[in-house]
Amino acid sequence: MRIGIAGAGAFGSALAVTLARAGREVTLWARDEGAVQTMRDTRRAVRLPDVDLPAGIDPVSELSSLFSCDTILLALPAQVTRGFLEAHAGALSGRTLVACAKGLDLTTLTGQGAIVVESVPDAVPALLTGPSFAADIARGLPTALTLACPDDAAGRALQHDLSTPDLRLYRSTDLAGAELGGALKNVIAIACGACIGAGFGDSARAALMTRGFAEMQRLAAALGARPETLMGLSGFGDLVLTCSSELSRNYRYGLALGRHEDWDAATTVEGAHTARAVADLATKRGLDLPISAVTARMVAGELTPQQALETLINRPLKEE
Ligand SMILES: NC(=O)C1=CN([C@@H]2O[C@H](COP(=O)(O)OP(=O)(O)OC[C@H]3O[C@@H](n4cnc5c(N)ncnc54)[C@H](O)[C@@H]3O)[C@@H](O)[C@H]2O)C=CC1
Ligand SMILES: O=C(CO)COP(=O)(O)O
Repeated sequence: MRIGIAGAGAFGSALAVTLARAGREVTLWARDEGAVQTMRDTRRAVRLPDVDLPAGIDPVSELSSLFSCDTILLALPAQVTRGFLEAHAGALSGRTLVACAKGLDLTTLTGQGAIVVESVPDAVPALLTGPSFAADIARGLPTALTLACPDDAAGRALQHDLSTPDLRLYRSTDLAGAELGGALKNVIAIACGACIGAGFGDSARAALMTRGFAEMQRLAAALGARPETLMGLSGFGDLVLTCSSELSRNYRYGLALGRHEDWDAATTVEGAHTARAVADLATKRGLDLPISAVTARMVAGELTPQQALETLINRPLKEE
C-alpha cells in the first residue's frame, strides 16, 4: 500500500520519514519543483535540517502521482487545506483523506476534519493530531497521537496503516473534538509565549494554560465535541507540549510578541489565524473566551502583552 502525503514541509516530511522507516511506500508531494528536485538529488528533507529521506519516499511535484494513492495525508497549512481539496475534489473522490493541519479555516470557521467532509463528501475523512514536533518524529523519538475517524472500521484499518514503532496512534471517532483540540491549543500557546516573553512568570503561564484549557473545553462543547476528547492527546496533551517548549513556533511567536521582537512572517504560525477565527466564533455564539479574545487582539497589534494582562486580571471575580 502506498501512502500519499500532500505537503513536504516539516510535518509532511517527518510523517513520510517515520512511515518509510517502518517499510511503507510513501509519495511525498510538494508544489515546488525545485524543492522536489533537491530532495531527489540530496535525499534530504528541505524543511528538516539533517534528516535523511529513506529510500521508500518518492518526492514528486505531479499531482497525478499523489492522487494515485488510496490514502492521502494532508500536511499543508490550515488556511490552504480547503482550497486544495475544493480544487481537486474530483480526483480525490473516494480516497481516505487524513487531515494533519492544526487550525480553523478563517473564511468558514471550520476545523480541518470538517473541511474534508464538506469539500470531498464521498471521501473517508480522518484526522491525525496530538503532541508531536516534526523534528522529534523525524529523529525517531517516541510519540503518541490521536487518529480520529468517524467510521470506526476505517479508523481501525488506518490506525494499523499509519502506526510505526516510534509513532503510537490512539483511535477516536470524535472528529470534531480532535480537530478543535489541535487548533485551539495553538492560540493558548501564543498567549503563554507572550506571558513568558513579557516576564510575567511561570505561575501566570500555569494560570493561562488552565483557564485557556477551560476556554478550549467551552468552545469545543458548543461545537459538538465530546468532553473526553479534549482531555486526551489532541487537547490536553498538545496544550502542555506547545505551551511549554521553545520548539513550538506558536510559543516562540508569543515570546517575540512579549519581548517586542520582530518575527519572520514566512514561518507557519497557525494560532495567529485561529485566534481570529475563535474570536469570530465566540462573537457569533455568544461565548466568553477572554484569553483567546486578548490573544487575537495582541496578534492584530491592538493590545500589548501588558494591556492584555490588565484586561484579564481586572475582569470581575468569579467562581472557578
Ligand atoms: N511542524 C510540526 O512540528 C507540526 C506541524 N503540524 C501541523 O502541520 C501543518 C503544516 O505545518 P508544517 O509542515 O510544520 O509547516 P511548514 O511551514 O514546514 O510547511 C508547510 C508546507 O506547505 C507548503 N505550502 C504552503 N502553501 C501551499 C499551497 N498553497 N499549496 C501547496 N503547498 C503549500 C509550503 O511550501 C511548505 O512546504 C500545520 O497545520 C501544523 O500545525 C502538526 C504537528 C506537528
Ligand atoms: O503542533 C505542534 C506540536 O504538537 C507543533 O507546534 P508549532 O506549530 O507551534 O510548532
